[in-house]
Amino acid sequence: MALHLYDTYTRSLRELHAIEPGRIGLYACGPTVYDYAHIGNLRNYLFVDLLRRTLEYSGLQVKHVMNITDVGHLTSDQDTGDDKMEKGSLRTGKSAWEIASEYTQAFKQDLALLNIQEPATWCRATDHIAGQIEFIADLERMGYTYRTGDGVYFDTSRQAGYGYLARLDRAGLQSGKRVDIGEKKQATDFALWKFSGTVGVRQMEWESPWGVGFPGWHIECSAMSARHLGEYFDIHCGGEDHVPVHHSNEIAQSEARYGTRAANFWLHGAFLKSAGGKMSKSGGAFVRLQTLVDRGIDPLAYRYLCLTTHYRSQLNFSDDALTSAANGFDRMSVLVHRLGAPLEPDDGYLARFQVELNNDLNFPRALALAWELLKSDLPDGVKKATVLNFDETFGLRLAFWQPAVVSISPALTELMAQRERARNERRWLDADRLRRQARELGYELDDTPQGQQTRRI
Ligand SMILES: Nc1ncnc2c1ncn2[C@@H]1O[C@H](COP(=O)(O)OP(=O)(O)OP(=O)(O)O)[C@@H](O)[C@H]1O
Ligand SMILES: [Zn+2]
Repeated sequence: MALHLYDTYTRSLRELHAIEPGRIGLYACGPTVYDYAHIGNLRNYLFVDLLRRTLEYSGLQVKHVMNITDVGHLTSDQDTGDDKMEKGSLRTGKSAWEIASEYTQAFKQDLALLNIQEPATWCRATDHIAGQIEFIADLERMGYTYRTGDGVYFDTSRQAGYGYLARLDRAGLQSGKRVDIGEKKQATDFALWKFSGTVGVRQMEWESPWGVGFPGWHIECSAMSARHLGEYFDIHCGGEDHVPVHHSNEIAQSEARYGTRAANFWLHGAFLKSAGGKMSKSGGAFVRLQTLVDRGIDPLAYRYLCLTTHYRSQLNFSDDALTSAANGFDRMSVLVHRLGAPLEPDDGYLARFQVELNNDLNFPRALALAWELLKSDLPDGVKKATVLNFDETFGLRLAFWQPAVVSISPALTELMAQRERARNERRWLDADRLRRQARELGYELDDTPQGQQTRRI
């Protein structure tokens, strides 16, 4: 079976045929840089990375484009509420431009820690304002827009197929509407351009044919994907929350302007959930990658955890799940390390591996296959070459693992220093308490003639 991917648009598993033979244009909706990313956001980019690695592993050349949303993403999908960037600026006391730059850097660091390959092209919404204005002007010329007191809106009643991606019940939405839609004609209509005056003093605003203001979030992605990948490209990705609004609206814009649904395939990654539901910045549980690093967890253990669940299934995040992934990752790294020098990979395993990837990126099964391989009777050098081949897509850096490399977080280092002092001062109760705290971080502290040694639990 050739590479098949689940396309949300058709709700089916379809064989991927590159529009231009051998090349794939891939657009992934990027982060809104008003805060740090949480590990739920990062799960989405891990999914995109696994997709890209699979495409490249299958011999395709990928042009990977990711945007940075640094303006226009409002707190409500109804086009009301604040711009998340302006709100982030208030929260931090820094300018919207400063936080955009800082959180973009932090995001890129997270990607690096997770061994996620950077896109070939990064594009910032604020660098593409002219293209967005042109897009809106075209939509206006074609009769798809109307103005209200607070902006220019897309008139979804102009498209019979609006919302097909989400199989939206438009009539139901309209008649059952409880939300105040203000001056919008339909609940599903969405802002293309918002006027500054209606939302107080803004830091990010531009002149336009309709007045000073800023673009809507959906037009950003349509304008940037078309600019960098063309009017119709191969794959568009995002999180599952993008289906009913953001991506439905991107498709509406592209259909209106170009007569295409923007991308041949629409792929969506499922949520990471925590005890309280979807992990989110506004919700209670907001776990950053740095939070894990501070607990002494290798970021690649989180990558391993994400490999254990298919990208279209929700993943429940818990300490237990993370610990068992960290153990699995450790065991695999050690085993692979001990295999010595690689020989030639085993063709049978390579073929079975490709079957799993081709089946809509079935990484949980591909990982299980790696374990089967490691436990098999094949010669060590063959196992090593085969598993390192698999790791081109896993991205676990198995070839680089070294026993000496135990990354000790600042929190653990501080705890060990305190315990060293407590022991020197013969405060045994304190020393025991600090050892218990180290266990909570996932480490056992052993007292040896050379001093304290750490060991993962
Ligand atoms: N809990 C989650 N699990 C997986 N993906 C998520 C989760 N929350 C958001 N995403 C995805 O992360 C990507 C980046 O989203 P963005 O930076 O705009 O954050 P967001 O959607 O505002 O997050 P939040 O809802 O937490 O505020 C999007 O593709 C979004 O679908
Ligand atoms: Zn987008």
